[in-house]
Amino acid sequence: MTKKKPVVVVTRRLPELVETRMRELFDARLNIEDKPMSQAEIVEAMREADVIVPTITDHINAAMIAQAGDQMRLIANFGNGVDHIDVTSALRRGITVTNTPGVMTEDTADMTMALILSTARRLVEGSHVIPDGHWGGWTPTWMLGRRITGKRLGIIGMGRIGQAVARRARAFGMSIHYHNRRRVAPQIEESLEATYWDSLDQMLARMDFVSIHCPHTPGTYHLLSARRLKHLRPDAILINTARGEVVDENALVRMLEAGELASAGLDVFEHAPAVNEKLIALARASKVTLLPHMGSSTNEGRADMGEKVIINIRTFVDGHRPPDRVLPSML
Ligand SMILES: O=CC(=O)O
Repeated sequence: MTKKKPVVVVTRRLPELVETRMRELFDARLNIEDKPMSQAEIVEAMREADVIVPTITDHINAAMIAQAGDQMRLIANFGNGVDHIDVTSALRRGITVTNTPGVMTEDTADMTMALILSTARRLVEGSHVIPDGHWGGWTPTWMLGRRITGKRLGIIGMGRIGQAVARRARAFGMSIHYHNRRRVAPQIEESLEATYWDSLDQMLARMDFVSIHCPHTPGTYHLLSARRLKHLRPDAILINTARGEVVDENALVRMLEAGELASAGLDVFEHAPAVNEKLIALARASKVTLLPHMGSSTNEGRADMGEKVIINIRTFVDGHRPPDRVLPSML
């Protein structure tokens, strides 16, 4: 007798190849219209499905998890961050949670570098000059930006992505500094010629650029609080491709408006997809660069994420431990 295929509910459209494979392997309920599911619809899905595949914009809280059917054993997240899922409640109910680490590391690091370059060298502002008909030719004193080479980059969170950013930044001649919960292995520090700062406050006070690469957890919420942001030098640039909640966004806006911080390159926002009007005004005035959460947006990355989701579901359904389980120690 053939085994019944598991019912897998997918909350958003995924790359076509991933959906095709899911259709072959599972009783896949795909969201072809790509309409975001309401919380009630997600609860409904969790009552019926064996597996749900949410993405990072689907908030799954304890009350929703409490209503899941007993057959629902796996939340296979399409994405790395899991701060939108109450993982503790899921684990308590015996529901396994998996994510897709590792496959978006290089893409996110590339985007971080792009933000460093675009804020320092005024790329977005410059790219409008010719289409807007404002170019009168080269002059010695116009559109001057900041040199990257020789500058200090402070990395908050020296995991996979932080290290990938450090490798790139070193190739650009930057000196690498970092703060992390735990110091990384000496051979990693050596290969990156990275300086470890036990005190985040002290590191912030010395950096030309600061880039955030830690996850959003209860422990990192507003890690860059109003008080801490004040340690940054007025000519510093802050880059965030991690999660908006790690920074007190109102405090950041106040500092940018007051000229207490030179610029920011942001791919993530505290209340995404809502973006603070004042930040938008600063972007219009070319004081900051804002991107709509594009850090991992490559065709290759999204296909790899889909492949990871499929492997996690397959191994789980076959009775094995899926490779990308989210463990309590990661929260
Ligand atoms: O931000 C993207 C992700 O967490 O996958």
